[in-house]
Amino acid sequence: MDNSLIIALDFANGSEVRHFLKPFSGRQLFVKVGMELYYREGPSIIHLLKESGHRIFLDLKLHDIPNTVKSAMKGLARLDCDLVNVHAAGGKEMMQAALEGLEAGTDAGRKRPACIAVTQLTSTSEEQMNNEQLIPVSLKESVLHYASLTKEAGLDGVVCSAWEAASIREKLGPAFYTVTPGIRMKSDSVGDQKRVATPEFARNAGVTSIVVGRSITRAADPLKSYQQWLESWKGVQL
Ligand SMILES: O=c1ccn([C@@H]2O[C@H](COP(=O)(O)O)[C@@H](O)[C@H]2O)c(=O)[nH]1
Repeated sequence: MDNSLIIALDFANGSEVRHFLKPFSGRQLFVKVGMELYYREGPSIIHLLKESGHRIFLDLKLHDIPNTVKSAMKGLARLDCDLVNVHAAGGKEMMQAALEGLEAGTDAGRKRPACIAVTQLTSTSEEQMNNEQLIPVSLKESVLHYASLTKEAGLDGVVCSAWEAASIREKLGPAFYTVTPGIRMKSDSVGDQKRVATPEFARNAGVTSIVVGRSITRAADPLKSYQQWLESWKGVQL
């Protein structure tokens, strides 16, 4: 998990994924499968990626009543992904239920997938959070509150922006994962993200892993772009 660069495979279907992955043949990547791809392809896309030896973050952001989340996680555990997630806004009881489901669905002797919780989406600004969610505190306070709740529930870490990662690390310790999307090179377009940061900033903030989607998947040469991203993230010439 530590220092991973996770590629968000936000593609419409499996054949687009296969086309994207062709130049990466022989490399074992850490990839993220989100709603767009999973809702289209279902478990078969996970099997395909696992056959090639890739590590998988299944980013379905579960958010429902505890009983439903528990049962859903029991089913997802059977896919044997490395990382899954929920929304912290679902509450402590729901997060504990997610873990119970994962443990119940993991075969004896195997490690359950790590489970993290989304604090505030990286596409959310403080203004939006105050006015639309009616949360009357700073965005950082809200993220830190959700992160503490997530740790109390026994989960392994959070999804947050790189801007909150150092405070979370300071408060909850370095073993608690901070997985950060919204990462952009200075020249990249920001798109719908609000709380963006460069890979260098994320590294200096002590982030556990970064998630990069469009900057790599929509690049003219995705393999070259991935290598440049790896160098910026690791801070060394590879
Ligand atoms: O707070 C969040 C949680 C998840 N994401 C996901 O990460 C990627 C980011 O893609 P980019 O193209 O690099 O913006 C995407 O799959 C989101 O669903 C997030 O951005 N923020």
